[in-house]
Amino acid sequence: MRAVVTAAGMRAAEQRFFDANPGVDLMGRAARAVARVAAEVNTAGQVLVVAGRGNNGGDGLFAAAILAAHRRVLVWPAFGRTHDAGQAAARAAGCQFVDALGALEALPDCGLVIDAVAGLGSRPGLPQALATFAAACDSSAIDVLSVDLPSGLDADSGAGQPSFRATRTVTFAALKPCHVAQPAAGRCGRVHVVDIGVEVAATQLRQAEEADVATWWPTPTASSDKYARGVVLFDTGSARYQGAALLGISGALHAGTGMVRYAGPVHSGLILTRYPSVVMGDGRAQAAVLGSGWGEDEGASGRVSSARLHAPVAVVDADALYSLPGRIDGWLLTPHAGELARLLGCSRSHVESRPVSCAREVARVTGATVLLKGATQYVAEPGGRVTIAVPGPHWSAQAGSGDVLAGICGALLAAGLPAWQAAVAGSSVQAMAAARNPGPYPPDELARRLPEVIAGLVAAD
Ligand SMILES: NC(=O)C1=CN([C@@H]2O[C@H](COP(=O)(O)OP(=O)(O)OC[C@H]3O[C@@H](n4cnc5c(N)ncnc54)[C@H](O)[C@@H]3O)[C@@H](O)[C@H]2O)[C@@H](O)CC1
Ligand SMILES: [K+]
Repeated sequence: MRAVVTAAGMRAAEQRFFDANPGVDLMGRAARAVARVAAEVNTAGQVLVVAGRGNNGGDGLFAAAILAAHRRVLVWPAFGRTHDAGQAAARAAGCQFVDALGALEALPDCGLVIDAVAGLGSRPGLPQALATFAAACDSSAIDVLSVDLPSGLDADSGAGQPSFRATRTVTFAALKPCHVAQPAAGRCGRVHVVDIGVEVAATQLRQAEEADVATWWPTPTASSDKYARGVVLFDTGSARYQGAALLGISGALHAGTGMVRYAGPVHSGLILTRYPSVVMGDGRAQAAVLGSGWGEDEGASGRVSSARLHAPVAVVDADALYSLPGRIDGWLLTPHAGELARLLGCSRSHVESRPVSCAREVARVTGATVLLKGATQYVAEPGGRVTIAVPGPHWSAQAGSGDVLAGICGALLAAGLPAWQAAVAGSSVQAMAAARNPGPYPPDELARRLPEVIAGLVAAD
């Protein structure tokens, strides 16, 4: 699990560090890390460092001084004035200083650009000369190494256009929200988190890693039977959306559930032709999956009440989200941004600009865990902790992915995982299946690839 720290949290951690270790040269540590990664990306070519006025510029200038010992380094102080000590070090090391025009002209001869315009202090967007330069970097496909974060992005919200697009980012102590939340995360390239000795406090925002999913994944033992592995009761699908039932069941079976019961309206012939192990009708289960493919079903609250008679917890998806029966501790809600907006009575764009706080709010009010689906998948617990799932490629943004995901989460909930782990592991494993099978595979096909991914995960654990 990797901590994700806000700009304010990082500044507070830095202050604690300086209070305890006065006089330690943190900027020197940061600069050495930048120079080390720069040498990994490009071993010998000419480097161009774009330096801003603040400490981010300072990191870039000291890194420039280190790199200048072995190669030609150009420095563009983008605002004329820059970090004084850093500038002196870069000059003493023989860096050549250029202006905006000189930087653009030198670009074709460079092997690497270091973006040290702004980091924690970055405001959204770039002034014209920098925007032109960042666009030139994009179109020439040159490697860009951003110090702390791509300048022009806001560290916390990830907002910001235009901004640099990095192939690598070197950040310090911990990830910041812009490194993990799409679309900003897509502008960071590969992110290196470097230990510079600053300890961050425990955070309420984290990002899960594959190793976490491997640790949590429920694997059968010699004493496991179908009931111990978990029984999932599905009431999904409708006459109009029959496929939703098949997709959810596919997710649960390929995630390794012990047994599936199906109590929805889709004809048994259709279900059993595809999945002959399904037991038709209701009965006792450890978890239910509700709502996928219901459409605007008049009987939604009746269907939710009926499932409660058979299963202590449920995954609530799609239209069932609007028929929640009061507080539902231990349950899992799986809305996308539009559905969460309807639950909160706000606009979709409001949710998209504040995904963490919106997901937290619904979790707090309902007592359930909320998996907010989208390009970044947030899992908010009623106590306020938010975990971001392992990210995946964008191929899986298609109809039916959510139905499969509800089924995977149902299997994990039935196996006894707490709702937040079921949500993080379920959405992560689906992303991992998409990452290991790049291309436009439909959601049912990706569901069939889950067993390989899970086998690899548990073997590696
Ligand atoms: N906080 C920490 O623990 C550490 C911070 N360090 C560095 O210090 C940085 C923070 O330094 P500062 O607080 O001085 O802030 P920054 O240097 O990140 O940004 C402030 C400066 O950038 C300008 N600026 C902001 N947004 C801009 C934009 N979009 N386009 C152009 N210019 C923009 C501002 O006018 C200001 O001059 C970190 O990002 C990191 O690189 C490191 O040296 C070591 C440790
Ligand atoms: K930067």
